[in-house]
Amino acid sequence: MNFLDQLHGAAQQNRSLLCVGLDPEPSRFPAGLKGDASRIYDFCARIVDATADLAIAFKPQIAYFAAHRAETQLEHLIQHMHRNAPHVPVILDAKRGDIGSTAQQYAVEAFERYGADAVTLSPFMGYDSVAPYLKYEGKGAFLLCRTSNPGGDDLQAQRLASVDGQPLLYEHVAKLVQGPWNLNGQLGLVVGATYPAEIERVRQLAPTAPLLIPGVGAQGGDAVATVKAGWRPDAPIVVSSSRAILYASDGSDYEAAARREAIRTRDLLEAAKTA
Ligand SMILES: O=C(O)c1cc(=O)[nH]c(=O)n1[C@@H]1O[C@H](COP(=O)(O)O)[C@@H](O)[C@H]1O
Repeated sequence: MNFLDQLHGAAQQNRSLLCVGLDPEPSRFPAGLKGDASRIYDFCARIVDATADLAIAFKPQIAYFAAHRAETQLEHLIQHMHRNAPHVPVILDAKRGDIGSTAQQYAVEAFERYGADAVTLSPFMGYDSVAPYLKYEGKGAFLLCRTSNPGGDDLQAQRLASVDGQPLLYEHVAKLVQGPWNLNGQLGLVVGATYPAEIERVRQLAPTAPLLIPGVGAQGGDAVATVKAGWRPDAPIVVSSSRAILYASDGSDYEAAARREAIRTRDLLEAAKTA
């Protein structure tokens, strides 16, 4: 099954557009685990189990593991996801971008070492930096387009005088992903929930591309506006929240609190489809 089929299957089975982001910070763990980087796997695996019937995808952020020398825990966590939630695809948030020969190594890391179903990438270095990932049949890749942070505008909103119609840089990325770069049919775009107008613009330019949309929850993005701007019955969106779910409680009830917050967000997103 390719990545888009996996997304479609999880969306149907879990009736969900919600992606659960795994950004583990040991300093924010509940008592008993707090400050202990050797317990990253334990903390995250419990969140996975508490939300496996609620998520369209899981998105571990690689820096939160690598910073604590916890790459082996990340390998085990992704194995745990595939074992305990085989219907939920795993997007490795790595935001890689490098020349082809190095990108080839990053692709091995994402898809062979970690066994991810999809990866986030920066398009800044151009098509040859993306191509090695597309050789992995059925694997997905989301290219940064209009990111959720305020500084995203610094480059992404620059006008490209040399391109037909003089689009903004992020608009050009959207067109490339909808068209010439999408060789394996598994490319998507990252657009921040903090910028619904830009989500709508990206959806116009890339009517069928899957959109990974972080920024609801801790960053304050508008979940309802996000769905209205980006969701179409034939074009998936994957709306990601990390801290608001992971740290819904800092007590021993953290799994139950994470589940409650995931249900709340999942239901909000589902209701917005028909609002
Ligand atoms: O690619 C991403 O996932 C991403 C893109 C973007 O534009 N903004 C963004 O916040 N992210 C990631 O999404 C997660 C957001 O976390 P929360 O703000 O805690 O929900 C972090 O892991 C970010 O690295």
